[in-house]
Amino acid sequence: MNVSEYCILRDAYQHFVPNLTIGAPVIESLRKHTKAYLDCHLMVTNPLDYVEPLAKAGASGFTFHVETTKDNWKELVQSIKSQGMRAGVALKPGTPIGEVYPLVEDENPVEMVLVMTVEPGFGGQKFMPEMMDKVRILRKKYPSLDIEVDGGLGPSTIDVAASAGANCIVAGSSVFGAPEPDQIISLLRNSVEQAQQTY
Ligand SMILES: O=C(CO)[C@@H](O)[C@H](O)COP(=O)(O)O
Repeated sequence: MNVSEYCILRDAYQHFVPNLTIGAPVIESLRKHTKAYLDCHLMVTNPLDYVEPLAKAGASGFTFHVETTKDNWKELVQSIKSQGMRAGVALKPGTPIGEVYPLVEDENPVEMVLVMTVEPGFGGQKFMPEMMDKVRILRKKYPSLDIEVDGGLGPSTIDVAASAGANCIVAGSSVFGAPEPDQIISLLRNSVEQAQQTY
């Protein structure tokens, strides 16, 4: 994925994590004003229920948690793609990386893996550098896979994430808390683009 075309939209519902943020109506409203890639991370226990509403609302990517889909992920991935969205799978810090291999190696694979670098649920948490082992393993195993990181990303943590192999960056506090958000976005983007030349 070309990072310059990439835009993030976080999407959490009140199941898998305790707080509630953005739902399909917000995506529908945004879609009227942008052609940007709207990347939706479903922190829910029942992701299949949200595929159709999010697709209709104009979501571009649909990322579910591997911890919620022990036996129905094939049906879920099929449903996401058939509704015209890209499929991604996320994993919490305590979940072993091997849990996502079957989803990446399937004949109908997910197109992105989201490595959580904080416990999902809240912005403003501290980046967990030990999660970079997961990113390095994924990048080595799957050179062209989109690998996303989420949690505590900003100027002080981007280089370690980018050099480990992350190419999709979720950044909340560092961007929205900055006096000049566009400068932070450029810094994050430049770090990823430079690191991409090394792998
Ligand atoms: O949603 C979560 C965790 O579930 C956050 O990680 C945000 O998506 C990013 O926020 P910052 O960590 O950048 O403040």
